[in-house]
Amino acid sequence: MARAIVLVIDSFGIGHAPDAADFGDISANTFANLARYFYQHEKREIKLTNLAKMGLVQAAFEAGKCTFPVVKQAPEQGAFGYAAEISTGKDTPSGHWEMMGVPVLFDWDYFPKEGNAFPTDLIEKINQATGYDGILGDCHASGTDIINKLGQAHIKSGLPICYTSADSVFQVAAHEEHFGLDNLYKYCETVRELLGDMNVGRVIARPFIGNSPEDFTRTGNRRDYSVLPPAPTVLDVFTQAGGHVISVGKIADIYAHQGISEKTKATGIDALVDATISHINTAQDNSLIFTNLVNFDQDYGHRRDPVGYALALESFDLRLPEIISAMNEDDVLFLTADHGCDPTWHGNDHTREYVPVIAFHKQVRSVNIGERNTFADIGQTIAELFKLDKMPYGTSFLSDLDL
Ligand SMILES: O=P(O)(O)O[C@H]1O[C@H](CO)[C@@H](O)[C@H]1O
Ligand SMILES: [Mn+2]
Ligand SMILES: [Mn+2]
Repeated sequence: MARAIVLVIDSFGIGHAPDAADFGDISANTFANLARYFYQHEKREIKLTNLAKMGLVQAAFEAGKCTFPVVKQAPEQGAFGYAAEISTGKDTPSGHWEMMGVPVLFDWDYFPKEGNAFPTDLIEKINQATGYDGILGDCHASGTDIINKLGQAHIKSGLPICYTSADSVFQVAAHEEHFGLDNLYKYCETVRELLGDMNVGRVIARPFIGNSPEDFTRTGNRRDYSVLPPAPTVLDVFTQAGGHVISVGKIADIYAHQGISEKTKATGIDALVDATISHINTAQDNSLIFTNLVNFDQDYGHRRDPVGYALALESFDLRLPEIISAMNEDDVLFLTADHGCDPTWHGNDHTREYVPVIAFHKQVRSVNIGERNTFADIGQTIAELFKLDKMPYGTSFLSDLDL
């Protein structure tokens, strides 16, 4: 029985989605715009030979209805296409849950952009339960900007920095040593409970270290407290049928630990790829190895760093042959993303985009699977691959894979 490997290049959008106007994201295109910026500033085309051989560049040209500077390489092997999202939001849980068969069709609760972000009565309850006198922040912010701005006041006052974004999130930044990591996790767990009926997707612990804005650094000890997906995902169906799901990186957190058999955390793209390869080397048959490469989003997309994003893509591309050579003959590799985060876009939030849908195994030919109406096509394909019951959303493209 085959194994599947799913790699999520977090935030790697490839062209504005059909409903991008509803999000103010017309013309956002993470891949095309970072490639153009890279060409202008670095005076060379971005080189993604292995991804291009799988059809990723061709899929991006079609999704974005444009070409852009990238070293030419025709598709050689792999199914390639692009998918739109039917979930209401362009956040990480929505994108991930939808790709595993459960789109988010309800509206999340979001915190306002003007004035204080968090309701006074909520903060009072949090203060009472945690024993702190108040919070710092209480606004929309970039996570790195706000620790630079308030990090020293936080160290002095001992009060946590609470902030949000265009996503449905309550984020808490605190110093790993002064505030303490366990204390931060406990604080976030309390906030999660006190949010009660509010439909807030995630409470996120954002620990950092350092002494001044010059050296404040966020650590790999981020932790996400997600609400449960609204219905069983293909991960739940698969594990209940005896399958083994291995989470690499923040996958387990994103699915609120539902349908996960085993988890490995790692910090940085190379370490996440290393952990993925080591699981490919050892995972039993009937396993799904599921990796989220958060750094593309967290370190480059939100930080609006197109050159950093491009260089990280190039170095990830160079690791694909290692991943492929670790795969067995009947293993299937899926490459996709959960939303866009165009590093050339205004602000610092995600962008509503098509995501790439690539499926590869050692005998597959090059096949264009075109535009997909929902990320759930991936989950439906996985359901069919593992002979599970059909999921309520998505169309399988397994028959295009010559398996
Ligand atoms: O600016 P940072 O803290 O990285 O926050 C980003 O990370 C959050 C969760 O992915 C998003 O909602 C976005 O605001
Ligand atoms: Mn994401
Ligand atoms: Mn993000």
